[in-house]
Amino acid sequence: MALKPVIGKLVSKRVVLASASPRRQEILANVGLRFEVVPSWFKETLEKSSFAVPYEYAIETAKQKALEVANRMHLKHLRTPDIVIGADTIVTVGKQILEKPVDKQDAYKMLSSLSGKEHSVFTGVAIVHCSSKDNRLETEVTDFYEETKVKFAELSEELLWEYIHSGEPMDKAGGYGIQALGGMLVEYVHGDFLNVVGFPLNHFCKKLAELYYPPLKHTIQHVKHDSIPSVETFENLSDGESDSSNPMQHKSANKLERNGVPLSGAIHTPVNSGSIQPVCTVAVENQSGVMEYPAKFPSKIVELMDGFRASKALFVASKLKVFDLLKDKCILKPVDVANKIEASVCGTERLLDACASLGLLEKTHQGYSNTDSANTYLVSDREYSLHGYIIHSNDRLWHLFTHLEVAVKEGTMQTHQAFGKETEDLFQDSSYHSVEAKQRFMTAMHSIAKLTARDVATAFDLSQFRSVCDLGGCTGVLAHELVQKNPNLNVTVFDLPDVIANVSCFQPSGQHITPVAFTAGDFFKDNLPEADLYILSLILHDLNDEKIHILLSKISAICKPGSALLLAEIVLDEEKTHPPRAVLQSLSMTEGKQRSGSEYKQLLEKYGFTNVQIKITGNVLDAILGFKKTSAH
Ligand SMILES: C[S@@+](CC[C@H](N)C(=O)[O-])C[C@H]1O[C@@H](n2cnc3c(N)ncnc32)[C@H](O)[C@@H]1O
Repeated sequence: MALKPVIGKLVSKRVVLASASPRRQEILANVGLRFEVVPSWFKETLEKSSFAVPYEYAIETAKQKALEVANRMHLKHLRTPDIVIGADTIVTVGKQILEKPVDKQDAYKMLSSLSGKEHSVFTGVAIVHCSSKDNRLETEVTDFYEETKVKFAELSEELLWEYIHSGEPMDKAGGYGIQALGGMLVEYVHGDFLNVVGFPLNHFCKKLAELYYPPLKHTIQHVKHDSIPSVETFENLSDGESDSSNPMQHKSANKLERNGVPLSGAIHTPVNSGSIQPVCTVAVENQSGVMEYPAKFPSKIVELMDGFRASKALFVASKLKVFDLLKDKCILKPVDVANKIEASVCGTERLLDACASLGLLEKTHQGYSNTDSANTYLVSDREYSLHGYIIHSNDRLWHLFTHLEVAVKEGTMQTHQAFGKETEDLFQDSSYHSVEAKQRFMTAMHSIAKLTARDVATAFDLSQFRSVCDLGGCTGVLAHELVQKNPNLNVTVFDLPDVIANVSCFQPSGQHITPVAFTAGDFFKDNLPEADLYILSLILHDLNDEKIHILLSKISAICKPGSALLLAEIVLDEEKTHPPRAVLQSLSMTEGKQRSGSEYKQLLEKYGFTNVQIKITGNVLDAILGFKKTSAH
């Protein structure tokens, strides 16, 4: 069986499924996985509103379920499993997250909200690898989610109650089971069916393959799969090309090829016949009678070539507030959008189509509307909106990057060339910068921080600290996240006077918000507020060695033994080629540089910080924590 080698990697391991769901057990048992079932005691009570998007809730719940079982087995049963698998399935309709109904009335409410509508089923999965070191449990978590869209037929009251009285809805997310009677309610399913049943097997196997079969780079041709590919092709899925949207690769057959040559010698036949042709590496005889294989389609390169068009389409649609117009399920025709944004109808229609092709808008015969992710991240007044950073990218970074060639040739930054007399330092030389430019920069920092602050704030246990000073903390997003997670902390944001003067409009409102203090000053020149934990988030990578020396010497001098410094930066791998976002950012940097984990460790140690710990969060920013040496060191 094709899946065996992937599943076979787990044969010698103690695998535990942290779920009582008989459906999940059946799905995994059916593919030959041998595992023990230890249902998790983790209560599904995470605060849903604290997650930006519903699948994050499902992933976090899956992770907590698996970690609870791993810990319990390690501590109570003194048996450390090798792998614990956790999963959580939720149904979302509109903004509502539906889990299992508590009673028949609840089931009725859920099912009637699904009647006649399309909804999403998300399953979050966590694969926790466990080991025991000095009797301590060490875990490494890999997680992912899968989304399937399901549409229900219009359900009559009679049908609804008949189904509820069957008892089937009670232990199922969303109040139905698609594999049994509930299947009769369903008009269509887009995506992985097993995901709706409770476990996304295909995605799970791909993840296992990524974990256990390192990709063979550059040698294997990638093809897009419609359903579970043969196991060899699982090896290749981590390469970006397999995700290509190249239409030529759609719905192609899935046999392994090396250097464009089908290993089996077979010519591919499409799985789904249709007008789109698969990328068949068909040998062609040349004039000398030698079989030649045409070069494979360079989808990754083509994607990069076209990337600037996609970015600019996103920037312009954001700048013209297209996503604001289409928020909250508003559906508009091009002419209505054109009128509202005061643009030509033909230009607007092209822009809307471009956004639809990029997955930012949905297009139906009624008009255009936002996708879920546009509603969450592109509408300008949403909590996790990236609008501010997109405008910053359009108005500032884009211009800077048009001077990249000169920057590379001369080895200098091109801020002056791109922005005339302006200096790079927006807040230091007030006369060159408008209030608007400063506000734009703060909005950009604020929007990125909203997405990164939680991971930074929870990267380490900070309960030993009493006072924190976030140096260059801007609008205070990280500060608020810290007090929310550690209510006993006194947190001060220290930033330049022009920034502090403008922070009020960025502050969260509500009765239960613990206050954060804001202090104006220059961290190079002024005395720093006293604290037992200092934070530098997105500061060091922008500074040259001399400025870093001034700042870190100052922090080191004020830190008492036992106090600490927390850096939040993107940590490069040791070869400095990953993650690409950081490497590309270097191209537009002024005088600073991005660093690897060992470089940050060395830097902190040089200024008297020891026991340096690095946490790669998997989000945009990573965290590095070092403690001021005690005199014994
Ligand atoms: C790149 S932003 C990072 C903002 C925030 N820490 C974050 O992670 O989102 C740099 C911040 O450092 C502040 N800053 C720059 N020079 C400063 C100085 N000399 N003294 C205090 N703050 C400064 C800027 O005003 C800005 O808010």
